[in-house]
Amino acid sequence: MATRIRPSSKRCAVIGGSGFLGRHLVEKLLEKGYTVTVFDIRQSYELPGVAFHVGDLCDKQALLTALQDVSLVFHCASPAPASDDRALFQKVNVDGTRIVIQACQERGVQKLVLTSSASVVFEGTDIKDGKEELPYAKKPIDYYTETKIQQEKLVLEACDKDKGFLTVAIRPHGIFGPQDPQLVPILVDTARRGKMKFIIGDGSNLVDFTFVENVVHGHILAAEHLKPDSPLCGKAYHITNDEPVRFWDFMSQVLVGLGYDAPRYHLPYQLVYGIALLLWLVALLLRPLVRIKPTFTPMRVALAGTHHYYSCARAKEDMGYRPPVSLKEGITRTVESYPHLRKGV
Ligand SMILES: NC(=O)C1=CN([C@@H]2O[C@H](COP(=O)(O)OP(=O)(O)OC[C@H]3O[C@@H](n4cnc5c(N)ncnc54)[C@H](O)[C@@H]3O)[C@@H](O)[C@H]2O)C=CC1
Ligand SMILES: CC(C)=CCC[C@@H](C)[C@H]1CC[C@H]2C3=C(CC[C@]12C)[C@@]1(C)CCC(=O)C[C@@H]1CC3
Repeated sequence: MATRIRPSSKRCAVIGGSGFLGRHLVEKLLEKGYTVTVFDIRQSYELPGVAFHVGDLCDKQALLTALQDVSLVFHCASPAPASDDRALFQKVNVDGTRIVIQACQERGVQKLVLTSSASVVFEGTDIKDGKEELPYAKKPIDYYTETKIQQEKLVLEACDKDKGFLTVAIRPHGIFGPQDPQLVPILVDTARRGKMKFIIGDGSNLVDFTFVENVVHGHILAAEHLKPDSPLCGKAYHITNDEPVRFWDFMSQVLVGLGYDAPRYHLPYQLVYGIALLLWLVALLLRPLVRIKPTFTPMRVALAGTHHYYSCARAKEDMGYRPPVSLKEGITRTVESYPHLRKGV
């Protein structure tokens, strides 16, 4: 009788593996002896031993080809939040994730680890030491977050021990580190345009910024602890640096590290939020004629002026998570990785 040979548990695929988090994840997986396939709409680098499949995750056939003999899938693909394209978020994060789940099931993949986001519970008001039990945001702060909620629900609901298909979601927050195309570049661009002089609110709001290697560590731990009898099945986990920091202290440390001045003057939060809302409405009304991308969106102002930090106690308890890299070390390594963004260069 022919027996079906299960693919090795060290054969994995990273969907979105050409991105910032994806690439760090691929490098660590290789270091740990995994065989890695990358599936992405673009190929942003080459690495010996990594098979690249360039394709759209909405294309089931392309996914089925890439997932042949794969037993573990990391899904960390998403359009960038800044794209603000509702139809694209719906197509990739929701419809596309349904296709990822189907393709995994058809290919006999045993484990699916989704990169979700801690923002799925954030509504623009303070969250202090937020636990995973917090309800999903009823009024998500943007379309990106709205579709990340639907995506997470789809993946967690697909967990089926009887069918041997296990799923888990990792919720990182404020990922930073070398090669990040968003956080440091946005910050430096804002500073170079002379707009980083102001602190929104009193500057005491605490947030999580999480070093990318810690986020990677959380993903791999989750994959390795995801077993039919483990508590991880169908659950979401916050992965943070476990060191909440004042949003404006973090910004200042990165800016000063790169030779720019730290912001000094305070502006009332409600005033800035109101202006950002007005600008957003104007941009929306003018969209048929001209596409304006304001720096100060309501979402960014909310992120910059409120508390939003999360407890990672559940990840500590269920998978022995501890952040390997401290915030101080993470900031130093990040600043050193951007010599071209230093002031005057
Ligand atoms: N960067 C952050 O601070 C946070 C990120 N996340 C999540 O982490 C994940 C990774 O984020 P980053 O690495 O920062 O983003 P990124 O933009 O650097 O990487 C995303 C990758 O997905 C790929 N992709 C997009 N659409 C695709 C499609 N239709 N088919 C195949 N590939 C596609 C992109 O080409 C890109 O390489 C995302 O799911 C994001 O929602 C969650 C919380 C915080
Ligand atoms: C903790 C967390 C979820 C961070 C997310 C990363 C980005 C949303 C931030 C990275 C750079 C930030 C930034 C601002 C808002 C939030 C970010 C885009 C401002 C636009 C806030 C208002 C300012 O004064 C300028 C800031 C530039 C950097």
